[in-house]
Formats: sequence, C-alpha cells, structure tokens
Amino acid sequence: MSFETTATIANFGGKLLKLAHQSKVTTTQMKLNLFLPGTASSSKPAPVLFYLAGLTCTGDNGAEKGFFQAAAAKHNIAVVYPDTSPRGLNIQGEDESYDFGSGAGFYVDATKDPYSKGYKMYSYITDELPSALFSSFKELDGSRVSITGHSMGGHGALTLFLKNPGKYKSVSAFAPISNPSNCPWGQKAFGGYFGEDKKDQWAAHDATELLPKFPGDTDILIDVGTGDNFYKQGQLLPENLEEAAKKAGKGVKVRYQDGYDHSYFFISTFAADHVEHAAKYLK
Ligand SMILES: N[C@@H](CCC(=O)N[C@@H](CS)C(=O)NCC(=O)O)C(=O)O
Repeated sequence: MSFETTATIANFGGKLLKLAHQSKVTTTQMKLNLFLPGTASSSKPAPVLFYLAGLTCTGDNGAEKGFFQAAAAKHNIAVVYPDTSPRGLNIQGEDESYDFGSGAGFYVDATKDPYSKGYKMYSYITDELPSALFSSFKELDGSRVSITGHSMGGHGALTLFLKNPGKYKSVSAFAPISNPSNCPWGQKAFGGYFGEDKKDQWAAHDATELLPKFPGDTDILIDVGTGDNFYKQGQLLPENLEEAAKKAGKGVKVRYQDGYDHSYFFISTFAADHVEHAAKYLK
C-alpha cells in the first residue's frame, strides 16, 4: 500500500513527513505524520515510537506541540503520529460531539452499527498502518516498536500494549484514560462502539482489567498533572490502574506532576522522559 507524501519538513536534523494513504479497514483516506531521524537509512533502520493522540486531535497535535522529535532525534528513533479516527464516513451524528465519533475513535474496532462500518482504529493501528509503513519505508525497523499516547491515546497505548504481548517493546502514557469502563468518556464511547456487553467487550479494552492478565512483568511509565481538570473530574482514574497493578504485582509508575494541566504544555514538558523510557527498550 503506497503513501502519498504531501509535505517534507526539515526538523532536528531529520525530516517530518506528512503522509496520506487509503485504508482498507476504515474504508477512508487516512492522514498521519512520520518523523524520520537524520540517521535512519535502509542499512541502519530506526526503531519506531507510536504516539496516539487524544480526543479532538489529529496526527498534527503531537508532531507540532508534543516536542517528541528533539528527544527522538537524539536517540535515533522514528515517531509515527496517526489520526484518532476515520474522517468523512458520513455516519449520522459522527461530527456532533467532541468525545465520540470523529476525533474520538478510542483505538477500538466498533462492533455496533453504524460505527462498525469503518471505526476500526484498533486494527488500523496494530496491523494495517505498521504493515504499510514497514513495507514502504525501509528506514524503519519494524522489529523494534514502542508505544505512547495522551488521554484517549494513553488508553490506546496501554490497551494495545497489554492486548498484544511482545508486539511493543515498551509503553508509557500521559494522563491516560486508565479505567474507561468506569468514567463518562469511556462509558459513552464503549456504549456507542460496542453496546452494553460490559463483561466481554468493554473489559477487553480497559487497561485496569487487562493489566492483571498480562503475562510477565511490566514497566509502565505514566505522568498525570495534579492540575488536570479531567483528572479531577474522574475521567482518568490512574489510581484504579495503580491498585490493579499492586494487587497483580505488575510494575506501573504513576508520577503525579504538581500543577500541570491536561494540555500539550504538560506533554511537551515530559516528552523527553517518555522517549527515553522507550529508548531503553528499543536499543
Ligand atoms: N474540547 C474538549 C477538550 C478536549 C481535549 O482537551 N482534548 C485533549 C486530548 S483529550 C487535547 O489534546 N486537545 C487538543 C490540544 O490541546 O491540542 C473540551 O472542550 O472539553
């Protein structure tokens, strides 16, 4: 599957590519950004960090405001910034709310009509997109891949890692939705994408439920700002994940960052730490 490169932007000694391609699973054109460090070549392919963005975002937010490329260039890591949902499926109501439909795919494969038509972000991110990228860009090393994300994308990073042991070398998250079955954002999304089958379908995409079932130990880095209004409103629930980790004897380090909010000012402050966390496992 071939990509169209719509822009090539010099950045931190490497380049940021703006890409578009046709997706079979979403049935739409999908856009994304790809940062290639200057050192990456077909003879020395770079390991890859996926950054999954949050509600209302596209692949541009992280690339423009996350400040990942500076640290990624230093560690010779490529960064992939996918979109957060299909665009333009013309499902009725798809564009009506900021936390469901467009910009809010939740990194799941919807099973409920009408969203089951193309809201397949789980298959897109875990399978179709990496296969397409690794066959098109020989500068990428598809055997060394890590994942991180913010908010809804933090939920995506955690659940994709926990559901696919061995696929990702490491995971970290910024202000992740850590227990979606128990917060308003998650309940709205899972109800709309899966229906009411909480025991199977909801639990299968909930980091707090998945963590105890993960084979082997984990080393999960999470940052949450204490000034984050969504944290204060109970949308993120990192304590539930910490509690599950404690009970199951798994490694989860949540750093509560004093005074930081939910924005990209928070993400950019700690981006280098998350790239370094991935770099430890991508060497
Ligand atoms: N628009 C929503 C907020 C959504 C929001 O904060 N989204 C986060 C991710 S969950 C984000 O990164 N927004 C885009 C940005 O800050 O660049 C509201 O009005 O409450």
